[in-house]
Amino acid sequence: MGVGFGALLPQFLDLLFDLLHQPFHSLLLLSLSLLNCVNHSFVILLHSLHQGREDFLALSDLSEIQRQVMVVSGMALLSSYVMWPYCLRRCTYCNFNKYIPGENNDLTMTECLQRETDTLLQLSQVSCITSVFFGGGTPSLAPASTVAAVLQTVSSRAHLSGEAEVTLEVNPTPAGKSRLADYRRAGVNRFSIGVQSLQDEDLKTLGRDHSSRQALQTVEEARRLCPGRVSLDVMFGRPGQSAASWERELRELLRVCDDHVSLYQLTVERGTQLFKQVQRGEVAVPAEDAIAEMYRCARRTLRQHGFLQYEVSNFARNAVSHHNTSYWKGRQYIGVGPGAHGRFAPLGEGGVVREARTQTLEPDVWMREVQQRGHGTRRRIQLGRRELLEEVLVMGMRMTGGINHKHWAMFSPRLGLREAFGSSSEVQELLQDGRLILDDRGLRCSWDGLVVLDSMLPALLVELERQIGQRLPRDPHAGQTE
Ligand SMILES: C[S@@+](CC[C@H](N)C(=O)[O-])C[C@H]1O[C@@H](n2cnc3c(N)ncnc32)[C@H](O)[C@@H]1O
Ligand SMILES: C[S@@+](CC[C@H](N)C(=O)[O-])C[C@H]1O[C@@H](n2cnc3c(N)ncnc32)[C@H](O)[C@@H]1O
Ligand code: SF4
Repeated sequence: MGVGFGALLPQFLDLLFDLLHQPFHSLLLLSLSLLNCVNHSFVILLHSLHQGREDFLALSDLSEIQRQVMVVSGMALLSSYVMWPYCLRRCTYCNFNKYIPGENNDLTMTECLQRETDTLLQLSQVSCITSVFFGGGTPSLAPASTVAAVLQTVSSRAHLSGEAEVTLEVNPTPAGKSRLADYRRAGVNRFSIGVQSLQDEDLKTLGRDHSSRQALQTVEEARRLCPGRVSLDVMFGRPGQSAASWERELRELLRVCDDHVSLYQLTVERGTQLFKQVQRGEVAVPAEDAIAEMYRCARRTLRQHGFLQYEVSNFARNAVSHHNTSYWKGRQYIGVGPGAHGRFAPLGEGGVVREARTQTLEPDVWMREVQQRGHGTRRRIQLGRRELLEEVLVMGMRMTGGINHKHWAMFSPRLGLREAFGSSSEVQELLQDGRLILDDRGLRCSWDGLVVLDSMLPALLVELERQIGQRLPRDPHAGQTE
């Protein structure tokens, strides 16, 4: 395991102290865990208690309690992202890692996804998977048997409970729609549908290979198969879009959507066809203030219809995405497949330092590497204390609930939120003008502040770095790359 009892003792005592202030069920779980530890070493138990601590203290329902029993009985939690890197064509705006397939190599790709899942799960020493996300590229081009095979591998290496969220991204073409039932049978229980726009003209400009009618039919079928667990991706700030047409589109969207919507502001990415079109003046995207108005309009409208915004781009009626939330909360995840990224503390070498891992981008090269050495990890960066805290800050502030004190203390036991941010005059200014809130709950953006989060982050990051330098001892793990 590589984690010394001595190193964990202070955290354990700290945790016990916390537990005394928790409701009855936390204490019950602690008792359960101690009974359970006859099968597990005490060190594993402590390590898991530490790793799962935040979840442990935020129990809310029975399935969560079941999950927590896993944690406290020696099983740490982890999410798993699986990348299917192929698309039938390139959308004009997209700079994700995707490839037009040459020959059919579904079988080899499937074997390699299974093999890398196995390797990374083994390395992560984690035994309970809380979510699996099949993303892309276009994972709805993958055979359902691939999805079943990868889930089978996950289950053979770790505990994948019936409660785990298993999402698959779907391009809403007739082919995608026709496979939904097979994916459902393979174990998928949440669909994320790339609707992008409900305007056919815009879908054409964006290079999409489906109509809005096909998108609506796919949404309907997905809702039939996974009621309450269907999410729609829609982009705004599209070429030629006006605030008035966006408002009409939102009303239509609210008529057809399920309980989760992701609204992404279109980014004109370098190297895309859209970027060239905009540069050549063939296409114009709306002005910044028009886009800001579209975002405000969307937030207002969705709120009026019972959607709670829980992150910059995400809105839900009782259906937050567990997988994406685990990214924003700085939890561990493995990234499997070409270009996937992960964050976890691998087995050995001390076992407690989290790494940022990126897999090889190009599918053929990635497959060769997996066949030769079991994984296609191209880059490993040990996240030192500063890098880890920066990630926790940047990701956590995206959530409307922000970062609470307990959550921050899990990563930064010796430098609290108030010490880290309370003394900077720039941060004070943000607090005073109401864009930022630092109170007994923690640090978060106000309703208006969330719109300008990007402009506030530099001040927060500079202050964090300054306080770490001044108040904490030198970090032996600071940013080592391999
Ligand atoms: C990489 S795509 C994969 C999903 C699927 N292939 C699809 O296109 O529907 C994931 C989501 O990212 C969003 N996205 C992709 N490129 C974007 C861009 N340049 N700006 C904003 N959002 C983007 C889209 O909403 C898309 O649904
Ligand atoms: C945040 S996801 C979209 C989630 C979706 N709106 C939902 O609610 O389920 C946007 C894109 O990021 C990509 N992505 C997510 N996790 C990733 C990871 N660990 N490595 C590489 N790409 C990832 C996915 O392929 C996906 O297309
Ligand atoms: S947006 Fe989706 S379908 Fe379009 S190229 Fe990107 S990954 Fe492929």
